[in-house]
Amino acid sequence: MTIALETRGLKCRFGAFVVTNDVNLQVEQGARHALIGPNGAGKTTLINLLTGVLKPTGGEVLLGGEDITDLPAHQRVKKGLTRTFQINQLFVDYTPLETVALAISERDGVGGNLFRGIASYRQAVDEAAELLGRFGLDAVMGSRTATLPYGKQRLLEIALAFASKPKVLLLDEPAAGVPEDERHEVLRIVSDLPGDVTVLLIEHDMDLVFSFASRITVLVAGAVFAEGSVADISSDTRVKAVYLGENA
Ligand SMILES: Nc1ncnc2c1ncn2[C@@H]1O[C@H](COP(=O)(O)OP(=O)(O)OP(=O)(O)O)[C@@H](O)[C@H]1O
Repeated sequence: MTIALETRGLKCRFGAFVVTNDVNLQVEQGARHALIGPNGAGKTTLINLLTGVLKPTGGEVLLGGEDITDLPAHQRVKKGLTRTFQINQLFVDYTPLETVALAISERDGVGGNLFRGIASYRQAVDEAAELLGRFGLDAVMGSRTATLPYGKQRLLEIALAFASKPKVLLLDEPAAGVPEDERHEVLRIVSDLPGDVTVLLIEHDMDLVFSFASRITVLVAGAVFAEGSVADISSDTRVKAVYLGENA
């Protein structure tokens, strides 16, 4: 089994408040791994530690076996660790095709030279069109992003993250705010990404998690509370109690 992303004894404290408590996480290469837990469990903090937005108080983060704990966020992206955000960060006046083609040009570093730039931009447009097809956005790739249904906007954000050719994709509630009838489509498209791309998903909606994940880690009060397959976690009475407690 190859581990794509790992934490060893990861800790994060804000003053005296321990938000990440000795977390040992292993995400297998190609996994569809979900990170769940009640409000305030420390899921977003963990993602921030993985991406380099926050510095841990202790422990290590490894990407493909390489220690990246001290690397800044942009260098982690270059090494193949990419995230999407809970908050919509799209340029709404651009079309999806323009948005993704620009991201591809930027990735390939062809913005500077005009003549090289024109030929490369055409290539980038072709690649963008193909990529948008994979995300079910072919029919709307020429429309202003602002006019797209919200579910399609979220898919565009994931397509943008995917344009950076990630090895590991971190998705922070990609279906948040998406109407019920579009939520499953978002996760199905993510699930169908190539098998060599590893996906770590934070999600509140249990139905979505259970239909998406091959592996689930439950975080409670900053620590790993349970980990296992969908069958393990969905039948775990301790996990049920944590969620019932939250909803009570
Ligand atoms: N910069 C900070 N300073 C102090 N406390 C913080 C900071 N960031 C987060 N916290 C606290 O750490 C805890 C974990 O927050 P975090 O956002 O990681 O949880 P979460 O599991 O993502 O929650 P949610 O599901 O509600 O988004 C919360 O109690 C939060 O108030």
